Amino acid sequence: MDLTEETKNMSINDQNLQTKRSGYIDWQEYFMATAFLAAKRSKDPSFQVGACVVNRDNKIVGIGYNGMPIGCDDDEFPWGKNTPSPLDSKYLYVCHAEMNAIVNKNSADVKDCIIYVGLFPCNECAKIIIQSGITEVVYLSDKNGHKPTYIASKRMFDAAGVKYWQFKPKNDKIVINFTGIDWENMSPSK
Ligand SMILES: Nc1ccn([C@H]2C[C@H](O)[C@@H](COP(=O)(O)O)O2)c(=O)n1
Ligand SMILES: [Zn+2]
Repeated sequence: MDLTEETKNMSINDQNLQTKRSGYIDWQEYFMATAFLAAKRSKDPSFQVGACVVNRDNKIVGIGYNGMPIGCDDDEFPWGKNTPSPLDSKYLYVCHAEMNAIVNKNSADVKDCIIYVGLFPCNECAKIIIQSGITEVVYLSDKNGHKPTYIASKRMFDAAGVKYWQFKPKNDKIVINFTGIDWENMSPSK
């Protein structure tokens, strides 16, 4: 039996398994989706942000989301915004996603890394990003772009030579379905 004959006798399913799968997510979607997944850990009732730091070999070296510092109980510390005293609002306490992703790094440093983040970094995170050696920022939303805090971030990034650009997703949604794979009937690896 020659090769073409053999191919004819293969099921369509087996034939499909001879070539690379299509429909996989690309690196940028993968890293931004990782940032979005991390955001799901946030306890902030009004805004959940995630960040993912990646090196030039496409290895993830840090992940973070906005949350209270270690030891500051997120049931005890405030989550409000417009409180009479600033001491009773979240702003003086919460660590931003970018800061957490950088300090959570699992590599020696984050020099020349890229940070993927849901929301454009504030001025405080911009300083941390610059000082850590990160050279590229990929963000999804710049909803606060008109505010001085974010204008200051861009001014610092421009001066420090940190590149930033907006991620335009190819997919509106990437669904994770824990029960969506039929493990029993998946083709065994040959
Ligand atoms: N790039 C950013 C921007 C904001 N965050 C965090 C900080 C707060 O938890 C929240 C913003 O609160 P809002 O004033 O929108 O209620 O998002 C961050 O982690 N990274
Ligand atoms: Zn920030």
